Amino acid sequence: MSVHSTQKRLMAPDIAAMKRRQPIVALTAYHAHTAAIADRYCDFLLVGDSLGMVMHGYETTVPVPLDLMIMHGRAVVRGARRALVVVDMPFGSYEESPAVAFRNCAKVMKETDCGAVKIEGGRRMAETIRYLVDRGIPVMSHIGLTPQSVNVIGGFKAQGRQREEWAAIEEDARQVAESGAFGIVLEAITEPLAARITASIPIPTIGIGASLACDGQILVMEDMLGLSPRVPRFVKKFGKVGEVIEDAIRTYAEDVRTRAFPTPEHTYAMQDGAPSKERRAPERVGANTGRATKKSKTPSSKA
Ligand SMILES: Nc1nc(=O)c2c([nH]1)NC[C@@H]1CN(c3ccc(C(=O)N[C@@H](CCC(=O)O)C(=O)O)cc3)CN21
Ligand SMILES: CC(C)C(=O)C(=O)O
Ligand SMILES: [Mg+2]
Repeated sequence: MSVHSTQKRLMAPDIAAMKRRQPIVALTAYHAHTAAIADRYCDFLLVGDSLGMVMHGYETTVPVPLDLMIMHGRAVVRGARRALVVVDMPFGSYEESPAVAFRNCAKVMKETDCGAVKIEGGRRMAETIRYLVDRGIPVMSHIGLTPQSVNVIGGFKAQGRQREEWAAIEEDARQVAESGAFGIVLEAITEPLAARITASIPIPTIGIGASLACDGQILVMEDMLGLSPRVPRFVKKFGKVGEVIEDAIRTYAEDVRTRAFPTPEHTYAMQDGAPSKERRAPERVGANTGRATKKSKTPSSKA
């Protein structure tokens, strides 16, 4: 443990060791301030490539560039101090060969200081996972619905809803675990399949739309906050952040239009304390300290 902090940052093996001991709590995070809040409650934070859709308005995760993952990855690592930060490798940055994957994953780890990366794909990525782990890169796997393959699948569709599909997905899980992945995201699969996989592999399963049978859960933060306008069916909204934001912005707009904002409290005074002749509200003159006030508890006047 560092002499400078009382709490050590979790590492990939700490997450792996939580299997069957305690449920693993995870959320996506894309920026520093939300990462700092989620850090107090989550075991790991995923800088998901879903940020391309949520933050940048892309229709899928396919166009997300590596540099964007690095920018947001840095922000989340700066914001979080206890949680493991896992960065999603974007489409096109790791599939070509183990060597290309290593080069790009190493770049992400060096430039963000994250603790692990995540790559989509089961059996087809087994060799790459082994190659990365052998060279010092902790890898989280992601199987079931793999959104980077949306153009092959034909939509964001749940997987394993037919019994015949199970064997292939179970084999994906077995091989990525065998290859040294420290955890595995199961996305949009049915409960019996998630239960079979969770019981049969030694690494934790993190479900998103994959039932209670998993060792942990993850959601896209904006979805569970109630900020995303449209969400997948597996999302539970734990907040109404969209409404909170809209209320604040509506009130701000009203206050600007009615000239209720800014008040002297939100305005710089002259250093000599000389009162301004023009717009000073009479009841605030006596309260002038000659300094700008940093912060107000009331965000706006009541309409
Ligand atoms: N904001 C957000 N949240 C997510 O969970 C998320 C993203 N974005 N972007 C990347 C992927 C896409 N995800 C999704 C999106 C939709 C469904 C979904 O519920 N699909 C429906 C109908 C799909 C269809 O048939 O076209 C389903 O019943 O499976 C699942 C996962 C999950 N990921
Ligand atoms: C939803 C999680 C698992 C993800 O891959 C993402 O946010 O990109
Ligand atoms: Mg992703």
